Amino acid sequence: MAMDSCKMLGHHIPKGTQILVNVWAIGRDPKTWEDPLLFKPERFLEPNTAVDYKGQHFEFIPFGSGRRMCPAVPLVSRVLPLALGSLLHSFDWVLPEGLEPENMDMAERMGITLRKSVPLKVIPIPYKGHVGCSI
Ligand code: HEM
Repeated sequence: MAMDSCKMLGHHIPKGTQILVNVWAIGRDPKTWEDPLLFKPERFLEPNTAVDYKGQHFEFIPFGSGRRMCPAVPLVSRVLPLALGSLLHSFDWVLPEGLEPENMDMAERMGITLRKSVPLKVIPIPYKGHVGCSI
């Protein structure tokens, strides 16, 4: 017998329906995350509560999950910390004249991926080391 719908979390999903998982909402669910809207990267370092990003912990799935999840996780998990670390190590990052962090426009634009409405502009200043440091 051909199936023309399936039941998921109490909802009937007709065959052929395109489903998008709202990863944004999952990652900001206050039932899972303390201060979900605060930028607190250290939350991922807490040993007993650390969630994994490789598709097994469904409260945090930046790369998706299952058979169609991002195949570049091994690449990204190596290259991204290296690239970000190099940028932070080599430059001081400042905001354009007169702009304070609390006045930045953080409005978001709708889409399949979330983007800032107003692009972030920052100025890299080559880092010359501490005064008196020869490294
Ligand atoms: C931080 C960087 C990245 C993030 C957060 C990311 C995230 C994702 C997500 C959420 C998906 C959809 C998974 C799903 O449908 O469940 C995906 C798919 C995919 N990603 Fe990435 N990705 C990243 C970088 C990359 C890179 C660098 C490559 C290639 C070199 C790549 C190649 C792909 C491909 C080919 C798919 C489609 C897989 C499929 O449909 O079977 N991704 N990625």
